[in-house]
Order: sequence, then C-alpha cells, then structure tokens
Amino acid sequence: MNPYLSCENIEIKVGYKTLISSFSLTVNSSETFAITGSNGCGKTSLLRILAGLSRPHEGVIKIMNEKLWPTKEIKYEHYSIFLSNIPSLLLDHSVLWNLEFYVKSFGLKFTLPEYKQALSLVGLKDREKQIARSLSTGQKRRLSFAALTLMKPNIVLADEPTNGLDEEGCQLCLEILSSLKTFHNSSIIIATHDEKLINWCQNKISLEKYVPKEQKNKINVKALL
Ligand SMILES: Nc1ncnc2c1ncn2[C@@H]1O[C@H](COP(=O)(O)OP(=O)(O)OP(=O)(O)O)[C@@H](O)[C@H]1O
Repeated sequence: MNPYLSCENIEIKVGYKTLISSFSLTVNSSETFAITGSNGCGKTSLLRILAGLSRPHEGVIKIMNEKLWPTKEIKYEHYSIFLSNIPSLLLDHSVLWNLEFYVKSFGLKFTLPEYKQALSLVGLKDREKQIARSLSTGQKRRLSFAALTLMKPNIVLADEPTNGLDEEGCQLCLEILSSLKTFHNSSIIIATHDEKLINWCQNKISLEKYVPKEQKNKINVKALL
C-alpha cells in the first residue's frame, strides 16, 4: 500500500540560513509521529511545508501518492489538515459560522445537527452563536478539534495542539487523535514539547539531527550574567 505521506531530502531555508537539511520521512496509515526539538529548530516550518502552506528550498513531497511539491497535483484538499499552534478564526463571526466556513473551504458540507454535535463533543455545546473573539485560547483550540471530528482527514499535522488547554482539554485532544487513528486509520504528525503527547506517539523524531551544525547556537547563560 502507498504511504499516506512521504517526503525526501527536504531542505528548509529562512533567508540565506539553512534551518533543516536532508529530512526524509515516510508515514503510513495509522502511524503517529512526534516531531521534537528546541525552540526555533524548525518544527512549525516543517509542518507548514508538509501541509502545503509554504515551500521547501529542496525536496519532494507526496500526499496519498499525489505530488504536493515541486508540482501540486493533489485532488482533494481535505486529505490532510494542519492544526496551527494559534487557531486562525474570523473573530467577528460566530463559532458555528467559523466551523462551517473552515469545513467549506475544503469543499465539505455537513448538516446543522452534525455541526452542533461536533461542537458538543469538544465542550462548546450551546456556544454556536457566540462570537469567536470572546472564546478563550483553549476554547478556540477546541473549535479546531470540532472541525477534525467532522472532516476525519487521512493526515493530521498538528502544531503544539495542547497549548493553552486544561487537563481535560489535553485528554480530549488525545481521545480525538486516538479515535481518528483507530477508526479512520488517520496518520498523525505532531510538533510538540508536551511529554504526554510525545509518549502517545509511536515514533519520535528529533529535528536537531537535521539542523546544520553551524546553526546550533546555544545560549551561554553564565556568560550573560
Ligand atoms: N516567516 C519567517 N521569516 C523569518 N524567519 C522565520 C519565519 N518563519 C520562521 N522563521 C524562523 O525560523 C526558525 C524556525 O521557526 P519555527 O517556528 O519553525 O520553529 P519551531 O521549532 O516550531 O519553534 P517553537 O518550538 O518555538 O515553536 C526561527 O528562528 C524563526 O525565527
């Protein structure tokens, strides 16, 4: 069977600086990966590239055996979903409007009871008319989980998905990801510093080994004091 996601020899540059080089990965159905590494090593940059939201300097990326980069030949945008570390919402619109809008942007549509059920599942019951601006950070994140439960993507690319969540929210996140993996064979790739999430993932990849040596500038606190 073809892998859900594969990438070969990815190089990421920021300006003239090489952030990551020679990164390759094959992700099959139901596999879970934790991408770890120090602040600024390139986890978010890598996930955004795997989601097709930005471009690598070098490399080849395939999603469901269709090319994402260098030439984009993806048939269905909803194959993979990127959960940003800061959920992007249209803040002057309601919770329900944001959920519908997000799902529609992938060409999908659900019924009102389905949207309501998804909101209820993530603890946002009776908040569908609330303006997104008035949600807390954790509630905004829960709203992005509601979209996941509806869309059931093949691949979830989640950037620090438990940031800003209370203990129950973290548990909810794990339950949603576990059920996508178990019942829909979704592959999950998570960039995180959260030990619980890292331990949940079957595979752990430290990005540090793909950071060129000259970029590893450790801060010497003693020298600063
Ligand atoms: N658009 C951009 N313009 C300039 N520099 C950028 C841009 N995006 C990212 N960078 C730089 O690239 C590096 C990697 O950023 P990235 O957000 O990928 O790191 P990260 O590993 O996710 O960090 P953290 O653990 O803090 O979330 C950082 O030094 C950052 O300043």
